[in-house]
Amino acid sequence: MAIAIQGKQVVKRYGGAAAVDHMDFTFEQGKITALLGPNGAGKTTAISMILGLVRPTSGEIAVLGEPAGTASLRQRVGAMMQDVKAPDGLRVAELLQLFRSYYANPLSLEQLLDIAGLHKEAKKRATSLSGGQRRRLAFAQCLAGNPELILLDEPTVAMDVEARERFWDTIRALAAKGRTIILTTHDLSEADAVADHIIMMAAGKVVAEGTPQELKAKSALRTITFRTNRMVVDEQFMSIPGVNKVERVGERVRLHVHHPDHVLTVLVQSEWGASDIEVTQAKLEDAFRALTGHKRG
Ligand SMILES: Nc1ncnc2c1ncn2[C@@H]1O[C@H](COP(=O)(O)OP(=O)(O)OP(=O)(O)O)[C@@H](O)[C@H]1O
Repeated sequence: MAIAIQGKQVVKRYGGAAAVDHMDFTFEQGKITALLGPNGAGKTTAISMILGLVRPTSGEIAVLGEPAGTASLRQRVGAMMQDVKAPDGLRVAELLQLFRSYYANPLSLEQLLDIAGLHKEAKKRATSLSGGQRRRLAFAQCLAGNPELILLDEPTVAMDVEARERFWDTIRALAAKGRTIILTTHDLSEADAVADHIIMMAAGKVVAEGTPQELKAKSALRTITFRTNRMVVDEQFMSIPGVNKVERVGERVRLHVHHPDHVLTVLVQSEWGASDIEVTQAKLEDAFRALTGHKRG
């Protein structure tokens, strides 16, 4: 495995509070890694330090074999941060040409307009684009220098379904060509679908990492949904070892369980007449909640 980024004992303090707290991290080359965590977990701070926009209070970060933030790295790295404002007055094509001019080996204007899906808007002022179009333009700006490493902070916010699909197709194609992709998102189903590797953060630390499959297995949560032919109160279900939540879904009961085999045995042997039984695997969201103690990304 080739390592694109390595951080050792990285700390960033703002005043007394640590936004990133003794974090060790490794990002593999050619992989799509999603950084997940609740608001304030330290994701943007971690990305900003990798980019050299923010200096760590202590610790070390090596990016593509160089210390983070060197001038030569800027030629090799592309970033799409949150809330990027387009400069006043410039048209879409002019802005992309300006970004191309910063790099030794840029992609062509045609390629960038293709990536953004903004051929028709090439002559429009960048400030007149819609929110989703501006995100697509920011993505093309990020790829202007044909970067080896691509960092994306909540890239798909404001993109419609079609733009998202196109975006992920481009990202997958870039990873297939050996580019390293790091992104943050609050859309856990999206992270589940596209990431090769997930790092979950909470309070400035890594709380879990692995493939989406590994993380879902780690939380070991399943749901069992069924009908009963008699009235059974929640307390009776809660008394089964391994059940940690009871929900009612219309006329059906849904149990959130840790040991489905055991719970199923109890259900089937009970006198409750459980039927129409359905067992589903945990979603990444369940793993996220179990591992970070928060409800949403
Ligand atoms: N420039 C700053 N000055 C002071 N505190 C900051 C600064 N930037 C971030 N913080 C604090 O550091 C912590 C981590 O913030 P950060 O933006 O990295 O979190 P995040 O995981 O990206 O959150 P979100 O999901 O909301 O984008 C927060 O408590 C935030 O208030």
